[in-house]
Amino acid sequence: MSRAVSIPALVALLAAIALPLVPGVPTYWITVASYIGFSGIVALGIVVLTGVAGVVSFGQAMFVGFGAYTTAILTTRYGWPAFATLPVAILITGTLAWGIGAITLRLKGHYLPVATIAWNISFFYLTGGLDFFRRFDGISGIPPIAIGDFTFTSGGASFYYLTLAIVALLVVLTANLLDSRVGRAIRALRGGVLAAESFGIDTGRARILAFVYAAVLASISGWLYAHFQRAINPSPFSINASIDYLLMAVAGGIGQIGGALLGSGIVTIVREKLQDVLPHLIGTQGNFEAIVFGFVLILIFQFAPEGLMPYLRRLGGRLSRAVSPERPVVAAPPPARLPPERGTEVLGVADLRKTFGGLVAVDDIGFTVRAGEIVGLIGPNGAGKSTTFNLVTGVMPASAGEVRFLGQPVQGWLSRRIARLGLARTFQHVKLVHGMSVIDNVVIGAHLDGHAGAIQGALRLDRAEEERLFARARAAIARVGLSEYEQTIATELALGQQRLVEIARALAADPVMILLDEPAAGLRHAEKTALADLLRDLRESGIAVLLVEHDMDFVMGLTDRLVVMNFGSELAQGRPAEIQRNPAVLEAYLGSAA
Ligand SMILES: Nc1ncnc2c1ncn2[C@@H]1O[C@H](COP(=O)(O)OP(=O)(O)OP(=O)(O)O)[C@@H](O)[C@H]1O
Repeated sequence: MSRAVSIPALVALLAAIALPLVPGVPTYWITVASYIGFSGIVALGIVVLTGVAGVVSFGQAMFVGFGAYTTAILTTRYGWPAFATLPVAILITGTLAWGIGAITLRLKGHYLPVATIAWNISFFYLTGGLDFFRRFDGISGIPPIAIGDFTFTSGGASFYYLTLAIVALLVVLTANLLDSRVGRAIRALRGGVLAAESFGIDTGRARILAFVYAAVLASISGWLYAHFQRAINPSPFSINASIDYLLMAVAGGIGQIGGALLGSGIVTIVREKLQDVLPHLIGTQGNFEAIVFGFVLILIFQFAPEGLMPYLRRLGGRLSRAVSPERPVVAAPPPARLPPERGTEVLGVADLRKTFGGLVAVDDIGFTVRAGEIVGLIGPNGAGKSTTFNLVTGVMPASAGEVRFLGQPVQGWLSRRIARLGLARTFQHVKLVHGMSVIDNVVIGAHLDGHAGAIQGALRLDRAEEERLFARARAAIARVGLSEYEQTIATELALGQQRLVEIARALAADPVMILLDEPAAGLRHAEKTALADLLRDLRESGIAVLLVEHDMDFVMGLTDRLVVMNFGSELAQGRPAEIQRNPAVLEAYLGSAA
């Protein structure tokens, strides 16, 4: 997420500030601009929730309703001043969203969006059916927002400027949040739960945080809306409105802050125009714009899945790639943890077993890896190497047996808990976060070295910690020889370099041990030599390395010991030279490969 202010954004901001000052500007324009602000706030939340965290919600209008009904009830029934109800609306929405998220976000695939639709429909009929909410008649007589004697009049410049100030504040807070440790945890979700969890990120929590943040933004929009309209009923908080909000975010560019505001502007203005024009064209009244919007949504998905923002950017001539801001280069901090003494057992596996139904994928395997040692796990396809990796890293539970890390039994632990002890890994199929720079990807590895939460991140109180984490990431990138690519989008690099980025990400965790899943796959000869040198260097520094690899030349020249698997069982263990002479291995595996 870029933090540099682009020229089009600056022009848009100045135009927004100047709008009410233009002589003779119709009040209608200012009203429409205020509406763009209200919906832009909701769309901003959708950028974080859907664009960044990848959670599709068709229920954001419900959270707008939470904010609107909270202030409507507190001001009309209990005489609260408008400003006093805002923190309450945020608190109520945040708490309810946390509860709703905790239940709903467990759902996978299309069940999750469907559940958000169900929540929204329930809210619509709840508010429309209960006297407490004044049913479909709604609540009227909502007072205007006022400070002392000054009143922010609906449709006037003062209310518009208040909205603009809130939008600007939320844009800054959102940009800060996304550029923080918590923001990276949310963005890491796009690289896959497996990768994020293996660096200590609680992905469930990151998803809920994104959900709550988007809900709170929607609630603030609802609060503004209620005091603008001065009367509310369930209609503006229906599922139709939720779809409109999603359309806004998608139309603008779902992954970008500017896209939320652009989309909100376009959809709001087009809807206003269509509501005027369509009844004349069709000859009868009705919500025909919903049909047109449905078509538009399909067209956008088909032809501009990234929304209109990228086109505008090209027009504006800036064009920032989605890279992280330049940060002051500070010296790398001392390691978060020191490796244990050379020769100490780091990983101990005993009688490890995994069955899938009737298939014994790992059959009572046992081996150790010591500090300052490179051990290779080899075997033909389907031998059970990846499954062993998954058992050791906590990706799946073992059926039986023991895994010790630094002497501590860790079987049954979640990956993120094992990661805390200093176990880092790479993946057979590279798992980097799309659209993120090399350094932003690598700094995810240092997640556990930081502590800053969402509020510290949004308020930018995390700078010292961020500098430390980035220094760690930068040192790791230098170690794998990719310093010149720090700002390049990681997934645009060649595969060999992407594998090195994964190793850098693992190194940023200051690990005691690294597990590498087929690190040489897809690498050219020179790249393999460089990789082998790097791994020897890691061994020298006392790190324990376990690697699964099919490239026998690479393995034989590099490893200290080999564990050979076949059909889930251990076939042999020993030094590479011994393994190369082992008749059982030659027959089962190397015989055909050598
Ligand atoms: N999640 C799973 N569910 C069911 N069976 C599985 C699962 N994962 C692996 N297996 C089976 O377990 C066996 C071992 O597979 P595994 O992927 O661990 O082998 P491998 O040695 O890593 O192979 P490759 O070198 O091809 O990656 C295979 O027969 C595979 O089909």
